[in-house]
Amino acid sequence: MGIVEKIQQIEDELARTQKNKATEYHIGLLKGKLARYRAQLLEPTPGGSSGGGQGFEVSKSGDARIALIGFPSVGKSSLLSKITKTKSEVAQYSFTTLTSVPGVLEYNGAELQILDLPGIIGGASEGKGRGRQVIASAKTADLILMVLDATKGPNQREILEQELESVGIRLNKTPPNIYYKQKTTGGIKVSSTAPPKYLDEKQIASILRDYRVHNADVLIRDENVTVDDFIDVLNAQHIAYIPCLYAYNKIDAVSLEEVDRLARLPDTVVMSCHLELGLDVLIERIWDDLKLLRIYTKRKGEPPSFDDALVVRSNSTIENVCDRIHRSIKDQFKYALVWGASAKHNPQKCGLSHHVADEDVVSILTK
Ligand SMILES: Nc1nc2c(ncn2[C@@H]2O[C@H](COP(=O)(O)OP(=O)(O)OP(=O)(O)O)[C@@H](O)[C@H]2O)c(=O)[nH]1
Ligand SMILES: [K+]
Ligand SMILES: [Mg+2]
Repeated sequence: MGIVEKIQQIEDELARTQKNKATEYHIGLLKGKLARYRAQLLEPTPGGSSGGGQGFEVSKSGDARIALIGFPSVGKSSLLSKITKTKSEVAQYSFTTLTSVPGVLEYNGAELQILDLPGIIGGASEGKGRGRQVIASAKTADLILMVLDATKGPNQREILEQELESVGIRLNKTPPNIYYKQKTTGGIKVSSTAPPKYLDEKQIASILRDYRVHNADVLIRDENVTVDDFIDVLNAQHIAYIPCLYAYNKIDAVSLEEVDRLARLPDTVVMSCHLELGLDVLIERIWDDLKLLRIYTKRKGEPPSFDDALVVRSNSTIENVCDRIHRSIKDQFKYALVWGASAKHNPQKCGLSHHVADEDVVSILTK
């Protein structure tokens, strides 16, 4: 039996099994197996890549990558053509776009790579259409922009969320607060800061047995973690936590009441590529969700370079800023002077580990 069949079998069994106290452990075990097989399905096969396909993978460039994910003909290519200089073919028929088409959006001094992708449908993760390649691209994104058709019902969104979920993409979620370490001796040790409400030691032990792990430390730091969270931690190298922004296109074709309803959904923007409505707000939201930081550098005795920001990721330190300026500057680093939101006083004298904030001004002093 191939992996796809095994996955199908477990999914069928999960669907058949009633959820109650007596089946809880069995369901947890099935979910654990399912995650393992799905991870195998995504492993590159020898002699070929799992997602790639000829000419499909586009190298990452710029400060962040945004993947356009959606059903066919929702307007992904229309959007790319509106917000970047790249033209991607637009047409009424489905599957117009057959490969990934990158465009660049310059915003706040940053270069954002926007990846137009073929449309996907239910079953994409199991290889329907270009599904596997599209999903592999989505997994490399810093932000997923899920493009939806406002004239269609909520189904598309649910189907896409499930497809992404099944390949280990977690949308708008932070990693579960579970410490897990495999060991060579000592058996399974489970501890928690507060007793978990939806998970117990017996269940953890049985899943670990199924994963052939006999020695490990597990520390649960959040009482709300579920068995799915624990399985994610076990499969951590296959799980990607990616922010997602939902963009409903074609609002020119629905009622004002419907536009208003959609606009109130969480993590959602509404737009019309045809009428060029909502595109500015969309771009602002993309920027906010990426949580990129603009750093202005300043040479001694000169004003800061306000028209030429260095763009770094959230949680960056002075060390990351140094790396962006020049590979070798760290070796001569003495200290940094920082003005702005991250500084306790202006300027603050800081070391390499100081965390910078958006629009800080930084002076690097070298030996
Ligand atoms: N009414 C309306 N139609 C739109 C809008 N944006 C795009 N369309 C139309 O929707 C159709 C599909 O647009 P595309 O940009 O090709 O959609 P896509 O998502 O890239 O499609 P695939 O590449 O086939 O997956 C075209 O006929 C567009 O003219 C919009 O804002 N309003
Ligand atoms: K199309
Ligand atoms: Mg397209």
